[in-house]
Amino acid sequence: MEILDGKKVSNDIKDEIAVEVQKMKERGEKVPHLAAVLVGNDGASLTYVGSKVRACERIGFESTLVKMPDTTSEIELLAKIKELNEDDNIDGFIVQLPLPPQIDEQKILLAVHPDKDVDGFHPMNFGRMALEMPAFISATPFGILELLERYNVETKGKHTVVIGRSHIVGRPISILMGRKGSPGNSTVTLTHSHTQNIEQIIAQADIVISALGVPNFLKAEMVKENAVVIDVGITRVSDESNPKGYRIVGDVDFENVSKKASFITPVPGGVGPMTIAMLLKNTLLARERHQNNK
Ligand SMILES: Nc1nc2c(c(=O)[nH]1)N[C@@H](CN(C=O)c1ccc(C(=O)N[C@@H](CCC(=O)O)C(=O)O)cc1)CN2
Repeated sequence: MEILDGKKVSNDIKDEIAVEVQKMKERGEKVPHLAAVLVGNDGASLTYVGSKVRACERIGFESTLVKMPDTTSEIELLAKIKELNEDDNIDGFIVQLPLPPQIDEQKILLAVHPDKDVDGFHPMNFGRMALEMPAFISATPFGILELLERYNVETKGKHTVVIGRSHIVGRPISILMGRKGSPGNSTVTLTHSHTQNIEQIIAQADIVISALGVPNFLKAEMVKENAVVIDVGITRVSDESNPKGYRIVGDVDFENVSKKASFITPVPGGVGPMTIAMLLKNTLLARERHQNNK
């Protein structure tokens, strides 16, 4: 069994991007600038945007963190998005999810200009991705592809079973794994809460991608011998013995599933850190596109 080490690979990617940024500086070009909008005080979201801003500092990107109160109205957030769309200094921006209940997420994602949509959530980018056209691919699925590629995991002709159909992970990764090229060319089954005989389907999978958010859902007896197991779950469970007061638990019973798997991602340290690295990669791409369109 080999661990797909997202922490290590994400650090490698950040180092590679830092080299590109250095070259941009030497050519006298403007460095990439990422903005992140955080509405409210959700603890996990604060951690993630904090990591995004620190990662920008580390690799030499400029960054702007826009914090808005949890009472922010949809109109106020749309006005901020308009401002960021029109700000030539900003190459790409994200609106951290989830949003407070008074804000319609779909309206917000539609308002982000597709050229600045480094999260790849706008239907224009999602559609282009599905049609195998150049697009911003959302960071978590993009990170899964990158991990599979860097560890030379064969996906061609394999049966991939995706568990969970969220717009951020399950649905896009199910499309990406079935696209032409490598990683891809696999036969995909997208399962969800209404899927019948889900255990029989998972048992047939060469590659299982679990994006359910249910701790320890995937047990050893459910997976085929030598399956590739990708765990996208990141649930916080309270833990008094941990200084943070919680620990992160994945969808996969790692201790037992790892004994059967050929490759497996750990949690923490698997897909999560890749999300940040691929967001930075998308921001670099956005900068390069803006530079070339001048
Ligand atoms: N606008 C967006 N919102 C959200 C996204 C996103 O891609 N764009 N994804 C998730 C949250 N997320 C990034 O925003 C994210 C999740 C997890 C990690 C990560 O590194 N996890 C670590 C554990 C970190 C911890 O201690 O909590 C790991 O798995 O090792 C990074 C980013 C939802 N919202």
